[in-house]
Amino acid sequence: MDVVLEARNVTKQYPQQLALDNLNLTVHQGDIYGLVGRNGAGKTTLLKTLLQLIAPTAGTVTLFGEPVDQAHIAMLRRVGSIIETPSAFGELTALENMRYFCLAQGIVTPHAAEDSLQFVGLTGTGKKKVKNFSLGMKQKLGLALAILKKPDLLLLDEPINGLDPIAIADFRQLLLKLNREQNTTILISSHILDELFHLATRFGFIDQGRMVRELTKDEFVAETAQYIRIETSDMPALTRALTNAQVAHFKVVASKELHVFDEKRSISALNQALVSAGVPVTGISQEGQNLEDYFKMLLSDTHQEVRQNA
Ligand SMILES: Nc1ncnc2c1ncn2[C@@H]1O[C@H](COP(=O)(O)OP(=O)(O)OP(=O)(O)O)[C@@H](O)[C@H]1O
Repeated sequence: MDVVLEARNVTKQYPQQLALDNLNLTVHQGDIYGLVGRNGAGKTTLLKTLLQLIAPTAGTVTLFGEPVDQAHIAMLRRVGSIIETPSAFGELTALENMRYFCLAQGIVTPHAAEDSLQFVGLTGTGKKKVKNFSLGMKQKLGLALAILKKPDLLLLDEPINGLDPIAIADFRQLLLKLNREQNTTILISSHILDELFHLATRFGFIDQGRMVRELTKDEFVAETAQYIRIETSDMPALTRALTNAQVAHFKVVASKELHVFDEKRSISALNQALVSAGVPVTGISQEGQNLEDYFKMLLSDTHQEVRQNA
């Protein structure tokens, strides 16, 4: 799969603060890449660096296979972004803003302003000035502005921060539509993993300016999967009973240990079914991690590593 965006050993040293520390990141064509990190982890600094809004102290950024430097700044035309708050003018309406930015960016495609507004569902706002928009509407307008140029890559810094659950779901649907219908590759940051989980196809976890872990959604699901762990002295009887009970997904992991991956089974119902079938169950427990626990586990691992290296 083509690599659209790559950061290699990117470091950003502010006078008092190491904001990015030898950070690596790879975004492939078609990804929705979820960049997850706590407040102050370095997400905004990274996105600004990727967009050449600030210069890294060291390291390289490659966009569409070419190094991003002054000579290749034209490549940034293929990138749309929302960094911090969207840049719309409060005294103008949504359409006036869109037309202004079309002029400013030299976009002459007929109906580009109207089409982008329609895409995000903001056509009915008429004479309402942007300063009177809800946060959800402002974020949608920010997205409409970011996609005006029909970018191949979209970088979004915490765009769902502060939105209510319905506005978050709405925004998520828009991003999925962009990704599926227009094949836009998206990098989106958040400090709330739950918000990105249903959207992203790939994840990067950042902490203290370092990339702690990059993994695909499938790898992530496998690592955090919930399962029921069963111990028995009679494995053939256990597998027979599970098959009879139409439990489709289970895995024998040791001679006396088996894992059941089936979200619909409660541990007590399963235990009762096994006991009724005469299976000698010597232990049964719910295992696996929720998303935030997984995130905390990654962070505590890095903190330990940092302490060991100190
Ligand atoms: N211009 C700057 N000068 C000095 N330090 C800075 C500057 N910008 C960011 N920092 C510091 O760099 C670190 C990373 O900040 P950054 O804003 O990138 O984090 P973040 O993950 O986006 O956080 P948040 O979720 O709170 O927006 C922080 O410690 C911050 O204080």
